[in-house]
Amino acid sequence: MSEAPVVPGEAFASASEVHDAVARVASSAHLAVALDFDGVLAPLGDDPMGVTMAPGAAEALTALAALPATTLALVSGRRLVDLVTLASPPVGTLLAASHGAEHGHVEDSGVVTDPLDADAAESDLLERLDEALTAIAGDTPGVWVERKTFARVLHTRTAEAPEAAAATDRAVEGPASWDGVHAIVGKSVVELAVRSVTKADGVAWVRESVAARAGVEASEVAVVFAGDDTTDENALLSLGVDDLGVKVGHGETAATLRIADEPAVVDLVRALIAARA
Ligand SMILES: O=P(O)(O)OC[C@H]1O[C@H](O[C@H]2O[C@H](CO)[C@@H](O)[C@H](O)[C@H]2O)[C@H](O)[C@@H](O)[C@@H]1O
Repeated sequence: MSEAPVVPGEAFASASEVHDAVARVASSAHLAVALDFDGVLAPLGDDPMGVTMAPGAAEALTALAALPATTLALVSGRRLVDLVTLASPPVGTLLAASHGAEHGHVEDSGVVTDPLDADAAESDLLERLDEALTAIAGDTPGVWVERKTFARVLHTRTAEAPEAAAATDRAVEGPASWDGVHAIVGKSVVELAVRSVTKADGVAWVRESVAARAGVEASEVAVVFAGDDTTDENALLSLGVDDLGVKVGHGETAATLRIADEPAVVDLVRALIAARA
């Protein structure tokens, strides 16, 4: 299932390249379309709970989720509860939140989650991370700490650039290096997690869930995954030759297709619907 990483140029795919890539993967008998949230479905903003999905995204996701043998999944670094609040995912959606540490799905009756809490050792480590990151935030205007189930996140988006860089360095050189801490530096965030879970785990769970429901082998499920940040590269690296990895925006990537932004993601989903219908 491993695909050699490629580093495409920074040029975005042409319409015909997108069409060909979509046509190839859409011919699979079982398809999972796994999408990151921030920077893919919703443009980035200063307030994480103040963002909204791109125009047309909700309608496109609903139409995709209604297709036969086609499963929509959201694979996000967000807490599951926040992801559900912001995305209002349609019935049938699989949810891999906290990078894949939290699982859920949407039924007619609502969202079903597999409730998970940090254990005692993880809670202790989260408390120490909280103290360390709160101290950094307290010294730096515009820097604040987000509290998630298995992580603490230092947000620097609203700080001046030199202060944001200094706060990031302090977090990386300090608590990020502690035993048991798994650090991810993303877009204006330093995420310090107490569980070693990446979006590759989230995508693997999606593939296995779709296969189990369809009664087929996981290898028979093709996956489209789209992401915009460094945290998405583990998932892109985990894809196989029958899958499709999509990079949204600029930056080094293992994806085989690069598109510009959130409206281009909506167009990609519409193209998948057309090819699958
Ligand atoms: O995996 P994702 O769905 O892309 O989530 C990754 C992180 O998203 C959030 O932070 C990012 O979006 C914020 C709102 O636009 C922005 O202010 C921040 O700078 C971005 O890094 C979220 O707050 C994090 O917990 C997620 O891990």
